[in-house]
Amino acid sequence: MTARDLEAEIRELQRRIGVLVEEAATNERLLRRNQERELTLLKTETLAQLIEAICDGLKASYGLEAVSLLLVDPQHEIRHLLIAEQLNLEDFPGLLFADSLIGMAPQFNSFHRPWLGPYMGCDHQLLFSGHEGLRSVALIPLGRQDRLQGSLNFGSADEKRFSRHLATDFLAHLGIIASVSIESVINRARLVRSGLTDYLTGWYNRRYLNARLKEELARAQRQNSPLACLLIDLDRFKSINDEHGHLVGDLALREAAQRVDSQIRGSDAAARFGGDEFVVLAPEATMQQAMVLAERIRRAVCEAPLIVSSGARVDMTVSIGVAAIVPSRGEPDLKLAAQRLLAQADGALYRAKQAGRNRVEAAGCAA
Ligand SMILES: Nc1nc2c(ncn2[C@@H]2O[C@H](COP(=O)(O)OP(=O)(O)OP(=O)(O)O)[C@@H](O)[C@H]2O)c(=O)[nH]1
Repeated sequence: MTARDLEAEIRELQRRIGVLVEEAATNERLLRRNQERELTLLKTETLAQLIEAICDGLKASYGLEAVSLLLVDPQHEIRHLLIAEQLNLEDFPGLLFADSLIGMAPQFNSFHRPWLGPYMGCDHQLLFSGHEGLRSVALIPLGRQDRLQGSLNFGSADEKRFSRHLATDFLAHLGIIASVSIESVINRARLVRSGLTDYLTGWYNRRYLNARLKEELARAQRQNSPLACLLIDLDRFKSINDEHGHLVGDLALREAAQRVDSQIRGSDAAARFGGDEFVVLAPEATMQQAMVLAERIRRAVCEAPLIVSSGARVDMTVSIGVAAIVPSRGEPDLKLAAQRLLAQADGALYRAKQAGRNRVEAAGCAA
């Protein structure tokens, strides 16, 4: 080999090394960016943040035309948790729910690894509704320990972006990270909610009611609208416990809660305030409207006895104190206004009890 040949070979080797170094640097950059995206998902604390990070964040950072997140939610639990977080589901068109993955796309019939391939309207339109011009898709299973909790779906206008022969390891890894993040924020949301709900009736508890009352007062103040408060107490509940036992007492509490619930609107807030005491907040209800509602509730509770499995018949009645307020714009302390509203309802409840129970009494309107 001549010296010139040797020099040419060295130059060629140097060129190849240069290409390899550049590839390694590009891979490292990509790896670092992927790690950053995955960390963003893992760091989210609420369901709302996570859904935004997935649906909007991944779409922007991967430069995709569409991203959807399909969650299996047969008991509607995730939806309830999201609503409890005050999230408006309509703000996230990419967020989809189903009782099962089957039927949502044929690829889900046997779904253990990410599926990459051409977009087909007949197969994938449920996952990307409202998106046009998609040419290729990646469907990534979400779930751990053989339990599918949903799928993360990427849609691209580039037909080569997701093709069948591409490696799927990176997407499978992203799926695992997304699954862990989803599980973690759902558990966190469950914990928060369990601190705000009553185990016996499933209703919100006093802590939640106090927070909600302040929010509703602030809203009523902004809109210059009334807010009514109904304080509902079972009559002679102690004697139900004494006569039939504590378990039947629990059943009566649950039944009474359901009968109250059947009379109120979705925008009303209801909570178990204490032992046999419930509160209903009715936004935008005047005293007159609240009295009509309270009378409906009173009748619904007493109209039929509760028949328990032993055949025993438990008659239930409630007394209700009603108060309403239109918080003035000048009202500086909504905490005080909340206390005043509850105290007025409590005063009216006391009068209902004194007057013989199974009746509704109104407090004087507060300014
Ligand atoms: N079974 C059951 N009983 C409860 C629960 N929480 C509180 N109680 C009972 O509910 C009863 C409430 O009694 P009070 O509200 O003081 O009085 P009352 O017998 O309802 O009579 P009035 O309110 O004056 O009509 C008490 O005996 C409590 O022990 C519960 O979760 N389950």
